[in-house]
Amino acid sequence: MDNFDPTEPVSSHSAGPDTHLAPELRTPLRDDAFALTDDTKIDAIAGHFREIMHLLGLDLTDDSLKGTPHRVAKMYVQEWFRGLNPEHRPEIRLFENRYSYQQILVERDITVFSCCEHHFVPIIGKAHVAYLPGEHVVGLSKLNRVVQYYARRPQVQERLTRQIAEELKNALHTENVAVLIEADHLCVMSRGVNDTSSGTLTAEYGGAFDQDAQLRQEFLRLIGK
Ligand SMILES: Nc1nc2c(ncn2[C@@H]2O[C@H](COP(=O)(O)OP(=O)(O)OP(=O)(O)O)[C@@H](O)[C@H]2O)c(=O)[nH]1
Ligand SMILES: [Zn+2]
Repeated sequence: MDNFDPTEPVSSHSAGPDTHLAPELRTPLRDDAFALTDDTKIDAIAGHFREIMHLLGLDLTDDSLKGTPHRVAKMYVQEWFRGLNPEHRPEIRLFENRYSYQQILVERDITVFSCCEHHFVPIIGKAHVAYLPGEHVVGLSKLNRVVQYYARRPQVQERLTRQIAEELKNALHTENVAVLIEADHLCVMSRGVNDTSSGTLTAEYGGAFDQDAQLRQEFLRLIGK
């Protein structure tokens, strides 16, 4: 990359949602996904959710229920699915690695709160991410922010894992990135098979983490696996 300045933040939403990711890693979104304002979306979603509650037989004049359609719509747009909006993509600024730290850096136990795209119920867990610093290092909180941005969407855990890894590889200009997610899926726990003891682990190992079994072992040891 000729004009690459590693201290400049990665531009957040110049090219539309997820176009910075390989096509198979993009969350499936309509081209006009951002034609409506958030307020318009909240009003429309509230109207549809009111209809769902009505069809379930609930009395929407009840004091406790009447605000629920708006509360749910606001929660979807502003909280649960805020990662669908590329305006919320975190800017990642790198710093010079002045201390020549060359060993593995692990950010472990990052809270994952996501939503199963098949049933629209929560996925709750932890992400562990690691990289090998080169000439630059990243602010620690940006690792958490990248996880949160991709988690706050309708998801499957495999794609979430790969989206986080790809974003970090691009931002850090290295293939030497590892991401491991352990999560509980409410769709498995609270319905269907109703299994409250199983959990799902997914991992993506890039560069040296893929090729060097010892480094991978070190990562797993540091996250307590
Ligand atoms: N691969 C993958 N599957 C997931 C994830 N979250 C939920 N699922 C699965 O998606 C599948 C959807 O399968 P369907 O058979 O269409 O749905 P269903 O009839 O509700 O399936 P059951 O959950 O088995 O009752 C289920 O097996 C879920 O467990 C995920 O993150 N990754
Ligand atoms: Zn599900």
